[in-house]
Amino acid sequence: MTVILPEATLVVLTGPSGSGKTSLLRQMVGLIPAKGARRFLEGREYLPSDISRFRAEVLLLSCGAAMIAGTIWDNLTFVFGLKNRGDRCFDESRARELMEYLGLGYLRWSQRVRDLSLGERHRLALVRALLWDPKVLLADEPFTGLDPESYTRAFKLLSRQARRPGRASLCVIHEPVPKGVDILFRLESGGLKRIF
Ligand SMILES: Nc1ncnc2c1ncn2[C@@H]1O[C@H](COP(=O)(O)OP(=O)(O)OP(=O)(O)O)[C@@H](O)[C@H]1O
Repeated sequence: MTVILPEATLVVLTGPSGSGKTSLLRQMVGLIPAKGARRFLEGREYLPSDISRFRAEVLLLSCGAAMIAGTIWDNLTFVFGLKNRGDRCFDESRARELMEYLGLGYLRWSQRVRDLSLGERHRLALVRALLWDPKVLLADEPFTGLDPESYTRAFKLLSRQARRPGRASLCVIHEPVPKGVDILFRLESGGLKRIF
């Protein structure tokens, strides 16, 4: 199976529960083995020995919004301190702006993430991913637990990010798929099928 994400494109992957959407995303970033898998970004091949650099540019936003123990501040900033992550810097005013836009303006940096609701955690994880600004954002059901207003806003942010030059996004969403998607794939027992 070959998955190609064209630049400045929002690609959505849908399919029945258990069809393998999450597994596919995890294989793409090498979190689960995929025999013979080859990974290319902007024409360059990333070998398994260089997987951490690949993951810095092809970021997986996991379903369930994986967070580290600690505060909101810890969760937003820790990735910027990791090795092999390029020269990105944490932008606090942009973080505040995104939090406000996603309806999280009432939260304080010092609040513990363990006290947040699932919907708040999902929005926080999206803020973190957007601050990181990866070349490719793989988002696994990023809107789970969001109310309609938050869903619309989160989808708008994700679409905007995906369509920037030099960027792209592959987003797993359960049907119905919202309007404004560039490419839609469906994964089912017969394999990966392009719907449009
Ligand atoms: N760690 C694992 N070990 C064993 N089997 C797994 C593991 N993770 C997933 N599976 C199995 O692989 C299949 C595909 O799971 P996957 O989570 O990729 O599906 P999905 O399409 O993302 O489902 P959903 O829409 O319910 O999230 C399922 O049958 C699942 O039980």
